[in-house]
Amino acid sequence: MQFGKGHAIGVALAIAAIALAPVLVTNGFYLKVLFLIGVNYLAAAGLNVLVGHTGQKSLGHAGLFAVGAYTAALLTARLGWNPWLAFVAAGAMAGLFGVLIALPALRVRGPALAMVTIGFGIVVEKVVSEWQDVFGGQAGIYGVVPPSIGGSALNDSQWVWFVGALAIVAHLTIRALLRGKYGRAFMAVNTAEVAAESVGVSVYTFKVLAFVISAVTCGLAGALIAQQNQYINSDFINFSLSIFFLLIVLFGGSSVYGPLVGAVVLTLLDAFLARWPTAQHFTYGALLLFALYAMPDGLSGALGRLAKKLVPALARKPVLPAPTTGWKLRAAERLAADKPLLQTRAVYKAYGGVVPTNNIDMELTTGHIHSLIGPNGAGKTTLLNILSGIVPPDRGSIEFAGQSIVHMVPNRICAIGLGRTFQNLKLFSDMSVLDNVKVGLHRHMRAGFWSCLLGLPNAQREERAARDEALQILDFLGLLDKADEVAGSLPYGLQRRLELARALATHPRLLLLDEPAAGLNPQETQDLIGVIAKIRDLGITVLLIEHHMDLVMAISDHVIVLDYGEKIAEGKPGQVQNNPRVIAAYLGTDEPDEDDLELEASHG
Ligand SMILES: Nc1ncnc2c1ncn2[C@@H]1O[C@H](COP(=O)(O)OP(=O)(O)OP(=O)(O)O)[C@@H](O)[C@H]1O
Repeated sequence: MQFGKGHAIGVALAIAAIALAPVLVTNGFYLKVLFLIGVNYLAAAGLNVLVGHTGQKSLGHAGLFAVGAYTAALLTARLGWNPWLAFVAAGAMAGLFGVLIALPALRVRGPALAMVTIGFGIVVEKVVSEWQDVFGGQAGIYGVVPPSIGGSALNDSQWVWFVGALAIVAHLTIRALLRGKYGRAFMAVNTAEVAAESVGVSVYTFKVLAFVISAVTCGLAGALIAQQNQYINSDFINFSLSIFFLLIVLFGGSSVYGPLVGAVVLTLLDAFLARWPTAQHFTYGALLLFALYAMPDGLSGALGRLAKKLVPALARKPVLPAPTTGWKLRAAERLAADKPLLQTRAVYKAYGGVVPTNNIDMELTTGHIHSLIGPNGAGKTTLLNILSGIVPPDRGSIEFAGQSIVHMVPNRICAIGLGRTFQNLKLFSDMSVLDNVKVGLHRHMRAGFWSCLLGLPNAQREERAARDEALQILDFLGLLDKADEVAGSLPYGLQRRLELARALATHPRLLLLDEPAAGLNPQETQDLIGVIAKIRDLGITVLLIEHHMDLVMAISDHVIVLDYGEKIAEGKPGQVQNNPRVIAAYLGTDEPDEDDLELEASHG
């Protein structure tokens, strides 16, 4: 586990506070409030991974809290399980339900996802209140067994220590997870799902994982409540509890400290307002609106900005080390030149009456720069989307590096060496330039979930190696001095180059570039020619879509021309340029003249 100096001091202070609080505070009510802060923190810390980092808003986590609470209750009160074991089983059972709720959530997003999670919460609430034989309804389950030490059940002070220890463990592990490749992948899924897939991050896996993490911590929170009260009934499980958990996360902010700030403030407020339930609901609603409109990065974000203003040293960015060597592909990833790399046969895609890809046969050769040109709407981007797995073709075959990639998901296609950029930029714009490139390296990082969660040395070593390689790639593309900046704040031309850097980080054998010169000024376009040639010299095959004919003619070894979804010509740039069908397609006439072709094409 990696500790910065400031963080280590913070953790030490938190441990001291948790150790001392039950000694200094003896009043039962205050001890209960401390316990609840810990419980709410635990639930919110996991929910923050789902909501704050992966961008999946859930309004049904009271249901997962209930799964944990009732699992612990039934296992101890009815089946006589050891209470410690039942506590662990409660987390595991909630994790299983997390998978269950994640599956429909993979198909929907935004408000529809909120509806799915609300539905889940309501179903659980109904089950525990109506199925009285098992869950006891409003009468509830008595005799839930609390964990014990040396034969006696935990007392109020020990409960605070126990939940405090769990909170520290949750903080350290979730922080370790979010600071590495898992955290970047969650954020990538949050910002641009298609881009995340195209650089090798499985959106499916990371959404399910985020649901499971949030479910486990919410389930453990439920078990703590049931075991501490030694009782649970259906009144605990209601829609307000789901709102309360979500509010802690949104109000606290998505930083790792957000759930702590949110849990402390809102638990205290909850305890203070307990006497006025109507004021409670009104206050939560008002706070939720306030958090959404006035503090998009929550109270922790606002406090962080204030702290940086007051103590300028906190705002100073760390000095990144220089990359150790120049970047080049690993020898194993270089392919022999002039061999077939990608072949399509009769690839066909129709949208109703529009056929943007009409029986395309195409062959790309290793080490070459191929260009795909054609008038607007000819079907170039659709073909690129088919090759990269974003759009499934209706029929036809595609072989890449000896494997069929038809119906393969984009992250798998990326993993076997097909990288891409997008016509409309799809950067992870809130992340740093360096982190954008590191997301591209995701597939090449081998440390597993538990190594990252526990911050084991292999995960840390790999993280340092990834940083070094990302810096090498940025250096290769002249972006090294921007490594620390937020991607979305770069000038447009540099953002295009960053997307290229991120694609290179996936170690592609074939790189698909969709209009890389769009929006660039003449000097930037000229520089891009040099960059693409440098990429080819690394041994990477390129397929380029471009409207700038100067660029296409200057660097292509082979040009394919599409019109209305059909391949109308291919060959060396000079041959294609003089092909009458190509000239006619660009000008929409039968008697074009070549100067007109240049003009039309470069204005495309
Ligand atoms: N998802 C879709 N649904 C319906 N029609 C689509 C869809 N995607 C593409 N098309 C249609 O397919 C045709 C080809 O579009 P595509 O974007 O592939 O062309 P393009 O050659 O890349 O054009 P441009 O040079 O303007 O980017 C267009 O008529 C477009 O409207």
